[in-house]
Amino acid sequence: MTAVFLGHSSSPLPAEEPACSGPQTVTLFRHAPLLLDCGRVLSDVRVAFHTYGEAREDATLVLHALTGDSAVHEWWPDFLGTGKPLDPSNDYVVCANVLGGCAGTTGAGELGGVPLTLRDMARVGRALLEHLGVRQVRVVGASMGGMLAYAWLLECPDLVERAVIIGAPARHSPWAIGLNTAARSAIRAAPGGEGLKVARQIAMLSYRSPESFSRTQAGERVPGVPAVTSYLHHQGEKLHARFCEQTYCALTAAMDAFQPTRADLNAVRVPVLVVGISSDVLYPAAEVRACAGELPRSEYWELDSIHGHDAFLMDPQDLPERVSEFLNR
Ligand SMILES: CC(=O)SCCNC(=O)CCNC(=O)[C@H](O)C(C)(C)COP(=O)(O)OP(=O)(O)OC[C@H]1O[C@@H](n2cnc3c(N)ncnc32)[C@H](O)[C@@H]1OP(=O)(O)O
Ligand SMILES: N[C@@H](CCO)C(=O)O
Repeated sequence: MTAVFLGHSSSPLPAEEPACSGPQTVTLFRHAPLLLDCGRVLSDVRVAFHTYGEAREDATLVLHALTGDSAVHEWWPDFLGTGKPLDPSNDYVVCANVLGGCAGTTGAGELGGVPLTLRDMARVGRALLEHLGVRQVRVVGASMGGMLAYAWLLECPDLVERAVIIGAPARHSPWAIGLNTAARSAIRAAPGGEGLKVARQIAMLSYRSPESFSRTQAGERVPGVPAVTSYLHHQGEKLHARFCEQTYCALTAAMDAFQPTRADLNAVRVPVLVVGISSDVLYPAAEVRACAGELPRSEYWELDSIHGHDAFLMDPQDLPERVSEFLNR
């Protein structure tokens, strides 16, 4: 595998954060192609990524959620910074937009409907780490990023030293697949944007909780329209403005298809911190905890929040301290 740098722009991070750069873009698999799980081969895979801190051979790899991207400083400020779990002053932090994404990496729209897997995404991540000279990683992922962390544990056991998996099961339940099926049906029924907006509305209902909406979306903002209705419309518009429907279908299908066995998880040899979220209706805490129990060296901790699945972004409370403690052992 050889790589070519395409670009590099300076970071919008605060000046006090050392050596942060991104987004950078590199083309990987120029000579030896990537073999996908579906049997197709891909050459010249573009990967967009951010790095934080001085380059070194051991790093912390952050894996983003479904609609996330590589700009960790934008979406996880509670976790990135001096004294936080991802601390660029004494760690090398790397995050890449996933294969099939729509934030700089070769996207689903360019791949013409080729089915992707989470393990394919991990193989692209491995190639990026090789390019950066990284030989060992601590992996931290939430939501889709947490499922991708499971894929890393299975696909790259030689690279992963320990992992943090937040708000994610090892495999999708019928409930989670059902929600994604409805979202993809909406996209296929109304391609061009309207379906994606409905998909986001469905998803937002699974990312929050009844109590969260009772607290934040009671009453009306617009006369005659329930607040939650205008909220869901607004969230649909926001996603439509920044995301791509082919990516939505490809990534949700990859999550749905990821079904590692208990034996697969039993073979994982490294320590893993698994975090459930008490009010998560998408991935109920009990389900997340049961998956953790299939890992021989896991420990489970629960974030007690009313805000549902998105609490890892909106209401992390003492989760950053917990993750720091685990990563620095
Ligand atoms: C590990 C990872 O990779 S996670 C990936 C991170 N993901 C991202 O960064 C992208 C996805 N982003 C998100 O999911 C969200 O930004 C979150 C979860 C971080 C927070 O969601 P937000 O939309 O910022 O917050 P919230 O749900 O409170 O909604 C606020 C917005 O809704 C609007 N709003 C709130 N209530 C209403 C209402 N009743 N009617 C209309 N609009 C409303 C607000 O005015 C605000 O609008 P704005 O964003 O245009 O300013
Ligand atoms: N709200 C996050 C979490 C979804 O898993 C996102 O949109 O990516």
